[in-house]
Amino acid sequence: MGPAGSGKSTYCSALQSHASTVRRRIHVANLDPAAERFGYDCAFDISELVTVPDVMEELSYGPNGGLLYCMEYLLENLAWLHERMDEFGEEDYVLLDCPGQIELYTHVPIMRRVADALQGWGFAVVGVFVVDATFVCDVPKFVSGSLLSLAAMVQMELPHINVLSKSDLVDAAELDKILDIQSASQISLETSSNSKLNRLTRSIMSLIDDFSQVTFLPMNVNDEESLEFVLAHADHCVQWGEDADVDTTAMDNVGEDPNDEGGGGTYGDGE
Ligand SMILES: Nc1nc2c(ncn2[C@@H]2O[C@H](COP(=O)(O)OP(=O)(O)OP(=O)(O)O)[C@@H](O)[C@H]2O)c(=O)[nH]1
Ligand SMILES: [Mg+2]
Repeated sequence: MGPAGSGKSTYCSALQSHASTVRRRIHVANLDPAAERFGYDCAFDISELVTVPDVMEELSYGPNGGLLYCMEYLLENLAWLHERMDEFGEEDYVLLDCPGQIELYTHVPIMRRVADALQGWGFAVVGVFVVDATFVCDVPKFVSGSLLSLAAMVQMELPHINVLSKSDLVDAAELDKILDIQSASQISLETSSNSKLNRLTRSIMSLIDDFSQVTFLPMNVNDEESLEFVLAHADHCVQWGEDADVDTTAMDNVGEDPNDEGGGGTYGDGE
């Protein structure tokens, strides 16, 4: 989830290719009816059901109304989604690349109902909210990014993580500074001479604090360690891998067959 252009699809493709480097498989499916090209291997695509250009042409809607219509159409046809999701196995890990219209997560209950349906079908779901790091690199912007994320958190009622995309485009020291002030008590050190604005900012940050931890995980798509860090947080939220059977064959067979690479847990090497 996340605002338009924040890097949701890039997150999906980066995690899919990162997973393949650690011998793990991540499926990605597209739920954005406006998307036409994907940088990932797409397991299924909402365009099988409905697309924004078709709705715009047939119903004379604009792009935003068209997208809302498509998502409402998806809600009316959840059986399609259920059928497509049912094709995955019990251990499969799936990313759903969602549209970039922020209202879908914060104002209208459309994505909430999609998430509820997924949970009802037995899927463990984590909401990954992607925010562009270049939009949160000063205090007022950080507060507004936090509020956006908080609104999605409250509306979606899912285990939730916030990912700061495009971290490679901002100064690392600046980003660290922003990530370090995720506490209302430190805000006063960071704000300007406008005392009224300072008080407002502090109050909003206290509110965010009270809702407990709107924290952001910086993600650099070019850095495997950073991708692993984000993936580990998402895994933790869905408790992925916790029920995995640990294959101890390799340990049992130590010294018996030097060519046997043995097995690993579901995580693959080094985990
Ligand atoms: N440098 C850099 N560019 C990024 C990163 N993530 C996304 N971009 C660029 O930002 C633009 C938008 O990225 P997308 O992944 O399409 O964003 P999106 O959230 O899926 O966009 P919509 O689906 O249209 O809402 C593209 O040009 C990406 O190449 C990143 O981590 N670093
Ligand atoms: Mg996208």
